[in-house]
Amino acid sequence: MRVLILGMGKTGKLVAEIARERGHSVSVLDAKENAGARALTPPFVAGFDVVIDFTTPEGVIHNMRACLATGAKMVVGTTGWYSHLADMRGLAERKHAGLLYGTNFSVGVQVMLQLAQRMGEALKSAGYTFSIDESHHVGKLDSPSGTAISLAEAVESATGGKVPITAKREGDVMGLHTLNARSGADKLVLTHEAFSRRGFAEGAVRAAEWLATRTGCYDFRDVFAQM
Ligand SMILES: NC(=O)c1ccc[n+]([C@@H]2O[C@H](COP(=O)([O-])OP(=O)(O)OC[C@H]3O[C@@H](n4cnc5c(N)ncnc54)[C@H](O)[C@@H]3O)[C@@H](O)[C@H]2O)c1
Ligand SMILES: O=C(O)C1=N[C@H](C(=O)O)CCC1
Repeated sequence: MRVLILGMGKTGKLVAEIARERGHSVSVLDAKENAGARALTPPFVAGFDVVIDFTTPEGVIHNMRACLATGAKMVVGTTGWYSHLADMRGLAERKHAGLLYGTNFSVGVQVMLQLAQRMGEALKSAGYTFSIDESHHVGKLDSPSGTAISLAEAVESATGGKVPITAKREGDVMGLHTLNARSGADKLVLTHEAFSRRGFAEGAVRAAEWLATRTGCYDFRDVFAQM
């Protein structure tokens, strides 16, 4: 595949490395070549089978508008833009484009989301209260993390109650998420800790391979089992 990667930061660099390892032809753009999505002209975007975005909550909106308007296939790993989801979904559908977004592309977190929903279902009538703690590096722009929001949604879909999230920013933490369920008698804790960004990057490249033959709008958590 011809892959265009937007964002050469901590995660985008690793996505480029893994896409090359998996035999893809890779081009990259960072902020200095693509401010306001200025590089993403229709003829340029048409030269790629799939675009992968790991940029910023603001930059990704310009990038999605430019790419999806051309009918391109786009994997979005960037978080913090979900108030625009309905608009972006509508654009992808009108243009017969492909949009696959995910708050966390690691297999471990995908399984944690399933377990979170199961915890909600199993404990909802037993008097447990739920809470989420997340910690990330100090450079992270969005808070709470996209993963924490997905975890809260998974529990809330089962219990119908709101799940509070506490977010911390410290050092170079690559992603630490804990779901707590507490009753008067005991506590059940589910934790995921990322030791490297490789799990995110591999998931994003596999997502791009999956999307390359499809159109439509997909959340990674609904389709990752097919990859
Ligand atoms: N879904 C996941 O699994 C997952 C995993 C890791 C990170 N993320 C998300 O990915 C995003 C990036 O994270 P990071 O840690 O790599 O950030 P980072 O700050 O290290 O990198 C972001 C890069 O994007 C570049 N950029 C900004 N605007 C751009 C534009 N218009 N075009 C091209 N490049 C542009 C910046 O110059 C920077 O190099 C964040 O939103 C983060 O939450 C998601
Ligand atoms: O480093 C980040 O930024 C991460 N962001 C995602 C999120 O917001 O959940 C996934 C984990 C790493």
